[in-house]
Amino acid sequence: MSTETLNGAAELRAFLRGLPGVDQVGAEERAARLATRSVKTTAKAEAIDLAISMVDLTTLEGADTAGKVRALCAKAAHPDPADAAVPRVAAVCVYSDMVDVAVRSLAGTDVKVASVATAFPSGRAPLEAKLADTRAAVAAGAAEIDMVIDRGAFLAGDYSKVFDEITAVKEACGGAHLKVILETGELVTLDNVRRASWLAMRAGADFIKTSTGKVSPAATPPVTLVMLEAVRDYRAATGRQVGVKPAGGIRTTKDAIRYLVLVNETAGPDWLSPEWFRLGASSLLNDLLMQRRKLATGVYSGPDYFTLD
Ligand SMILES: O=C[C@H](O)COP(=O)(O)O
Repeated sequence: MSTETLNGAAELRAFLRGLPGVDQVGAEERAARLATRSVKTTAKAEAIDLAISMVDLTTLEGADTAGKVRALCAKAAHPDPADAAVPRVAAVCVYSDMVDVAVRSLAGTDVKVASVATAFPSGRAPLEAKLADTRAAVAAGAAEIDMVIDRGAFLAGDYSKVFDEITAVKEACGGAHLKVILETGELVTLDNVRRASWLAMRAGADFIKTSTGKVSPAATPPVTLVMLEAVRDYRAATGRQVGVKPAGGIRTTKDAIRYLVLVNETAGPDWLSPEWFRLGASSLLNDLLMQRRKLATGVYSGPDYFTLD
């Protein structure tokens, strides 16, 4: 994918500051209105399967073990062992030292391995350490890299530092896809979310992602709405399509379906596939499986029926 060449820091700053401001009240009102759309029966069954296929099944804990990652991978490849019709998730997302375990566990499946990198979640490390982290994850077989931006530099207005770091990480990714985490819970305003989205896309992001899951608030519908508008407008301006990944705090089927409605009504149906939209979550999958089974059988199988996420 091609990225734009920039005429320098001044042009970038002028461009980002020249973006139209976000109507915060309007964005919140529109997200709330779309959340009331009801999706029932056949459409709901299709939405649940689509949501399952979009999950980046995540474990990002200091206490992660190889055994936990192997169990997560087994679940990613066969979410409901009793029902082969349940789709696989899109990816598992782990720390870089767990990539080789995940790659071996998922061999022969089409579930991707995504690795967080660049001193996740804080992003506080020298660039060389961030690039080494990225290269190690790619060398171990990660197909996707989830990097964090330097929020300190962004909030200080040093947009070119953030831009240069993303382009360097993109280069270190080689053929791996790059998701750029904006950590919107630290960006203070929706104007900043719009600016960070454009900055990441112009620097070569394949996906823009809301959050690490370690900062509150994590993904929210208004923030995701602003990011969906950004990818829509960026494609209209450049012809290049960029994906979106809300992550953190998404736990219920109702939440997941609300995000799918938001995608359809904001960016449009071209984004309604795992290639262009993901849900980053550690514990959403079980609820999707329970609701799927309830819809199919009319019987609610409690959380004990499925293995823990
Ligand atoms: O990228 C995904 C998040 O780290 C997971 O957050 P969660 O545990 O709130 O689902």
